[in-house]
Formats: sequence, C-alpha cells, structure tokens
Amino acid sequence: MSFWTSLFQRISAKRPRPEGKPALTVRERVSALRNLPEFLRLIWQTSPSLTLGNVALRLVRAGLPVAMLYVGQLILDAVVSLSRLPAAERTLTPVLELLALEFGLAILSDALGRGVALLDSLLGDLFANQTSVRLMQHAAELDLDQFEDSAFYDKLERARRQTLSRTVLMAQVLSQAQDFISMAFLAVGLAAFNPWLLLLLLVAVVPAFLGESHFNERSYSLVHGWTPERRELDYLRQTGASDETAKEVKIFGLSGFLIERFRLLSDQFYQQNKSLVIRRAGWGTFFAAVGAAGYYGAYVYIISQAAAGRISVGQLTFLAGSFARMRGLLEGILSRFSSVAEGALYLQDFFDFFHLQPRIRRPAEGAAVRPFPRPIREGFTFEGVGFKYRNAQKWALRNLSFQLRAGEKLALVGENGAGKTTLVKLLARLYDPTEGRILLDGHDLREYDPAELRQEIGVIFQDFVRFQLPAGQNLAVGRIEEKDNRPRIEQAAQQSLADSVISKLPQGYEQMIGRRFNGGVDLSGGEWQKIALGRAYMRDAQLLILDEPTAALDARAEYEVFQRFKDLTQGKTAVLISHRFSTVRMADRILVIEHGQFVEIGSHPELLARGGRYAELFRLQAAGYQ
Ligand SMILES: Nc1ncnc2c1ncn2[C@@H]1O[C@H](COP(=O)(O)OP(=O)(O)OP(=O)(O)O)[C@@H](O)[C@H]1O
Repeated sequence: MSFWTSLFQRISAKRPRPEGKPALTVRERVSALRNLPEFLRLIWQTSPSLTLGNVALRLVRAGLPVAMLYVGQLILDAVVSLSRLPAAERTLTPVLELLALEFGLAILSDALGRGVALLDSLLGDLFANQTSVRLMQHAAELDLDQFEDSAFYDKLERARRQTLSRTVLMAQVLSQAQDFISMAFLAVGLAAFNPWLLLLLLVAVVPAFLGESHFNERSYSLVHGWTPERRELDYLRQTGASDETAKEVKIFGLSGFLIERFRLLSDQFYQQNKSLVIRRAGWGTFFAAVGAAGYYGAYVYIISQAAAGRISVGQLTFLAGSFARMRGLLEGILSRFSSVAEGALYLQDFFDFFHLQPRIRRPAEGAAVRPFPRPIREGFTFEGVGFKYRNAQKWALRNLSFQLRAGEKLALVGENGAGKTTLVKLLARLYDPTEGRILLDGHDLREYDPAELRQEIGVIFQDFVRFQLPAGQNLAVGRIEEKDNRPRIEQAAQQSLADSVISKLPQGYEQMIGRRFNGGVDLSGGEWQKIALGRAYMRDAQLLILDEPTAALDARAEYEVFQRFKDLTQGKTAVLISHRFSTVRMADRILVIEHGQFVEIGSHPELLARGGRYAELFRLQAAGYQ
C-alpha cells in the first residue's frame, strides 16, 4: 500500500458520513468537469464584450510576474556591477531606468488586477441575474405535479442556492487559465536553470492538492446530502417568523416546538460540518509545511549555486523569486482545480434542473395543433377518467364519465376529498388523466395547445393566491396584459362586488394589499374573496370555474354574487364547486361525486325527485336551517 493511499485512508477513517448518502466517486467528480464548456458558453452569452475584455486583461496580466522578476534580476546585477566600478565611472542612470520600468510594471499590474476584478464583478452580477431569470422561466414551464415532488424541490433548491457560487466559479475558471499562462512563462526560466527544480515544486504542492480535493468532495457530499434538511430549516425559519403564520404560531404556542426542531437539525449539521472543517484545517497545516520544506530545499540549492559563483546575485533572486511565485501559483491552480471540480458538481444540479422537461406541453413539432374552438360547440366529455396523484396510493378520481355541455352551468357536489378540485385541475390541464380521456368538442384535450386552453379557462381556486400587490393589480392578475386598463379593472370589481371593498381603502385601486410591504392594508377573508372573484371577470374565458368562490362571503353577498354570476356568464360554460346548496341549486345541472366516483347528475328538481345522494345531502343541510 502506497504512502498516499494509507494517508488518505487515515484521513477518511473518522469522517462522519451522512446516513445513506454515499460519497461521490472520483469518476463522478471528473465527469462533472464536462459541465464547464456549457458553463463557459453561458458566460459568453451573458456578455461577449465583458468576457472578451476580461480575457484580454488577464492575458496581459499573466505575463507580468515573469517580466517583473526579470527586471528585478537586471536591477540587482546592474547594482552589483556598478559597485565594482571605480567611483568616478559610476552612474545611476541605467539602474534608475530599470527601476522606472519596474515601477511602471507594478502600476500596470495593479491597474490590470483592478480591471479584472471590476469585469469579474460586472459579469458575475449579470450572469447571476440572467440565470435567476432563466430559473424562473424554466420553473414556470414545468408541470404542477413536478412541484409536488420533493426530489424536484431539492433540485430546484440546489440550483437556486448556488447562484453566488456560480459567479465565484466563473472568476475561478478564468483565473485558472491566467495562472496557467503565468506558470508557463516562469517554468521556462526555471527549467532553463535546472529542470529538477520543477519536479521539486510538484512534490511540494501535489499533496496539498490531493488533500484539498478530498475535503472538497466531503464537503459537497455533506451539503448535497443535507439538502432536504436545509430546506426544512428554511421552512422552520420562515414558519417561525412570518406574517402569514404569526397568528397561529402565537395562538397554538408553537414557537418552542419550531425552535426545538430547528435547533436539533441545525446542531446536527453544525457538528458534522465542524468535524470536517477541523480535520481540513489540521491537514491543511501539515500540507502547507510540506510545501514550505520543498521551497526551502530549492532555496538552499540556488544559494549554494550562487555561493559557488555559478550564477549571479540577480539570477539568484530571479530563480528564488520564480520558485516562490510558481509555488504560489501552482498551489492556487491545484486548490482552485478542486474547487472548480466542486463547482462543476454543483453545476450538475443546475443543468439537471434545466433538463427537467414538462410533460404537458404543446403537441410535438409536426403534429397538428388543434385550434381552440371559438365558440365551444359541444362541450367537454369525460370518458372513463381516472387520476392518481404522484406518489399517492389511492385514486383521486376513477371511472368518471359525464358531459359538461357548452353553455351550461354545472355544479359539483361531494364531501371533502371527493375529488372536485382534482376534476377541475384536469379540465385546466394542470394534470393529465392517468387513465381515460377528456374530450373538447370531440377531440382529446391533449391535441390542443395547453397555453391556449388556459387562456380560454378562468379558474378561481379555493386557495387562491393573496398577492402582495396594489388592489388594482390584484384584480388584474386575472388578465395581466390589462393591468393598465383601469376601466376594465373597475368593471370587474363592480361585477364581483370588490368595488365596495376597494372604495373603502385609503388609496383605492393603488392601495397596497397585504402586510408584507410598507403601507400595506390587510383584508378580511370575504373581502379577499371578492377581489379574487374579480379576477374571473377580468378574463375573457369561455369556461369559468369557481371552486368554492363564496365560502367566506356573508349570506347577502353570496346571494348577490350568484344573481350577477348567472347574467355575467350568459352563453359561457361554468363549473361551480360549493358546499352550500343555496348556491348549488342555481346551476343547470349538478354532478355528485363520492370517493372520486360518479354518483349522479341532473337538475336540482330532478335529483330531489330521484331521492338519491343529492336529495339526502340537501335535506341534511336544509334541516340545519329549520
Ligand atoms: N397534490 C396532491 N397530492 C396528493 N394527493 C392529493 C393532492 N391534492 C389532493 N389530493 C387527494 O386527492 C383527493 C381529492 O382531493 P380534492 O382536492 O380533489 O377534493 P375536493 O373534493 O376538492 O375536497 P374539498 O371539498 O375538501 O375541497 C383527496 O383524497 C386528497 O387527499
């Protein structure tokens, strides 16, 4: 067993491995480097001019160390030969000229260094902004069920978290190239004097590199393995202190529970990371000592050559300086190499995220995309539709067949968890059925462009989003292109009764809603619901879906909303989900589902006359009012 193998086995012996999270193999690390060309292409695309400028400055700067050392050698040799001349013949002019040259090089080096740092930071900021935008764009294209998958969330999280280190990686890759060129210049000088010095240099530096890369790999494995827990930590931090949760956290006295869990997890991570950084520091010191020993060995050799008169004093400083400089550069290159490899591993997460593809998308190129019917002629037909959520054991819907006729108002009735919201999500193609199919005017929904379909559908979900935006924009999210069309927004507000809410706000339509931002005003549940309903009226949709749109409204508001709803949706198809039979009975037909299965369909009088499940539920609720 070689010395290094046994050394690394010892380093590895006590390391804590996160449960079930295997370390990455060397092959995985090396293969992660394949991500670099793509990464460099992205940097180039960010700004070709900044990238070019950066590379040009770095190229010039790469030549400076050897030039400065060489001028230093000339200065010393000139001074020594000057000191040997008779006093009358001594003139400082050549030395001063050389000094002026070195001064100029020093100024140039500093200016180039600052220029490079400036371009790095500008390019890094631009790159970070553009990748954040790309992340948001790509996330917006993905399917809803991908968001419900925790492995997906971990990927997204890692891709997001690494924004900063990607900009560091960019600077590192560029510095790497620059230092390689500097090294090549210096190596020529050193090798001309004695090639063995180059070998000594490698012996001094390579162990440190191996140690560095080993610990980088451990650190990546630890952080990678801890992604779900770190996500949980973020969640706990957010839940423990946010305006949305403060009310319940206080009432239920949850802060102790949340803090305890946070403390436990963060402590575990701290302990594992601590032992890693301590071992890293210890081994780092050892390898630095090996490096220093190599340097002093070379120094002794060079001095002995100077003492024997084989080289001049100027050459001595040039060689000693070159050796020290090369050691620094090589150490930099090697340790950066391992962090570049580590960065490339994180890039893998980043690219993995971008390789995720939505399944619900426009029909493939070449396949005919069916234009959305305007107006819808027959309606939607469910044919033996079944749906199972990702990772769920049971079916949310099964064997569901019925027709939603064009222009009809259909109410969905069923107990909690019966599958009503799921049905609506299938209509909007947030998911595709697991079995069976949904037809629109006789053709499978999958033949239409999902973006066009969603334009023609307006859905207000029971858990609608309370956007922290001004009142007008909060309504306009129903049709964001119209966010500046005040008359249209006001009309939608009147239709949904939100106008009475907005007129009471100090700044009317400009009033920021929600407490997150300065000057924001919060609304009651029913007031929020009126705003959300307004979004439905902002849309020019042919199919309107309201999922418990009035649950938080008072009795008078609910009555009014539905009186208007019938008029306002004249000629349009609508689906209503409600647990209130006073609302449900206004629908043309009512579909009753239970445990995801079809039970019955018909108008209110028909279903009452039939005396089935609907009649039973209706009487149950009516009895409560007597
Ligand atoms: N994202 C999801 N992932 C896994 N299961 C889900 C998801 N959403 C809903 N379910 C399950 O699917 C079933 C149907 O849920 P759905 O939300 O469609 O019911 P619902 O009839 O709208 O209920 P409610 O009246 O309470 O709103 C339930 O058993 C529910 O637990």
